[in-house]
Formats: sequence, C-alpha cells, structure tokens
Amino acid sequence: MSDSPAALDLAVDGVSVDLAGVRLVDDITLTARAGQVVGLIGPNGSGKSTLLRCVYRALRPASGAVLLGGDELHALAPREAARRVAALPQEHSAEFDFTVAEVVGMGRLPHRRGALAGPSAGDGDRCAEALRRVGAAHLAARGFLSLSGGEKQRVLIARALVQEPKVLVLDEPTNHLDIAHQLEVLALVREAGPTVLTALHDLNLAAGHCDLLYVIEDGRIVASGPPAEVLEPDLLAEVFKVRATPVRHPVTGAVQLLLDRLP
Ligand SMILES: Nc1ncnc2c1ncn2[C@@H]1O[C@H](COP(=O)(O)OP(=O)(O)OP(=O)(O)O)[C@@H](O)[C@H]1O
Repeated sequence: MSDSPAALDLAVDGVSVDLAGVRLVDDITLTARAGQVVGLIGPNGSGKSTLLRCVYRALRPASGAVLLGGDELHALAPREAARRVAALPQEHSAEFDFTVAEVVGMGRLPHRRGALAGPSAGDGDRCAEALRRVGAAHLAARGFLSLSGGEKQRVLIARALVQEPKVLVLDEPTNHLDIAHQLEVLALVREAGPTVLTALHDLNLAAGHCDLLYVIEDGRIVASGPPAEVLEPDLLAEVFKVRATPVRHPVTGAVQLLLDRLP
C-alpha cells in the first residue's frame, strides 16, 4: 500500500441505485483507505459498473452517499470532483476523433486555472511521461480511433494518470490488454499512489493485486476482506458457479485459484 499524501479515503455509504424502476445496487457500503487498491468482483450483471458509475459521478444514487476524505462527492462542483476522481469506464461512449497526445492532454483539464486557460507549464511533460509508462509513447501522434483495443485502453489509463486523481475508479482496466500489459497496468496504478477501486473479472489478478476485495452479487455485497479470506471455494461456487482450488503462488505467496467447471 502506498502512503501517498495525494490519496484520499473513499467511503461508499449505503448506496442504492434504481434504473428503469429496478433496484440494481442495493444498500452497498464499502471503504477503501487512502492508497489501498480495492477490488470489486462479481458475475456479469451483478452491478459492478453501476456502483462504479456512482463513484465517478456518472450516476447519482437513489440513496446513500459517496464520501471522499469525508466530503460528499455529489455535493462537489464538477471541476473539484474531477480533481479528486479519475475514471476508466468500461465503455467509452465518446469516441475521440483526436490524436493520442490530445486525448491524454484532456486529463489535465481539471487542473487548468480557468475554463479558457491553455495548458500549464509541465503538462506536456506529464502527458509524455504517462504515455511512456503505459508503453504508448510511440503512439502520441496517432489518431485515437486508429488504435487497437489494447492500445486505446492504455492511452485512456495514461489520461486517468495525468489527471493526478486522489481516487482512481477502474472498470475492467485489463480489458483488451495482453498479459504483460495487464500486470504492468495494475502495478502502475498502485505505484501512482491514489486510492483505487477497480472492477476485475480475472480472479487471479484480483487475488494478486488487491489489498481488499468486495464480492457483489445481485446488487449486494455478499463478502469482503483480504483476497486469501474471500476467495474460498464455497463462496466461489455459490457466486461464480465455478470449482476453485486455492494454491499459493510459489514466488509471490499470493493466493491463486485453479478454476474449472463445477462437477
Ligand atoms: N439503464 C439501465 N436500465 C435497466 N437496467 C440496466 C441499466 N443499466 C444496467 N442495467 C442492468 O443492471 C444490471 C447490472 O449491470 P452492471 O453493468 O452494473 O453489471 P456488471 O456487474 O458491471 O456486469 P458485467 O460484468 O457484465 O460488466 C444488469 O442486469 C444490467 O442489464
């Protein structure tokens, strides 16, 4: 865990979300202490993205609150919220007809002095460094729309990093990434120092990279705790409908799962 002073405690306090008359997230409470990497795992349609959308302000909960360092997120001015929270959404509704360098530069907008102010000194260096860290420096001049899925994902991670958030919300950050980049990106977001709340499908990545896991099923949290405690066979059979055999990674010591279909 990083003790970066830039990170803030995140608390989701009794959050419920209703869409189209259906309760999709039901009274969820979770906490991530400053600098922790907290994973949200659960089957398809369990409510992970819906909850994360509340934490990056794309949705307003029907009840409950999201607190950042004790301040209510939905009460902050948009610009102030954007200085504290960056997000990597699962679907990018906005397709960017911009260069990669321009897309990453958008991450600096919340830090500009005024709405009409230009880039600050150092913004270009920050963006170049972030692109380098995600292994995308060579793509800076390319059109974003011309990139592969994994290249786009890495550029959007660079954009979130240059925002220098105190809380980083990631919805399936390893989507489209090859295995080396999956491991790299998860190490990178931890090193960057913000509090991280991330949805992950890969249970072994969750086991190896998260300080704490919350398991969501049908919009409710059904288990939480350190990965080695949470990822136990009965729970995984019940929630994910798989047979899981936990083993210790011989090098890192992290719990890892051998997975197959239930007999
Ligand atoms: N606007 C909406 N109106 C009605 N239902 C919705 C809406 N958005 C999402 N849902 C439903 O809410 C449930 C939770 O969706 P959500 O995207 O949060 O799940 P998820 O856990 O992120 O799933 P996945 O692992 O498939 O990404 C799903 O059944 C989904 O179909």
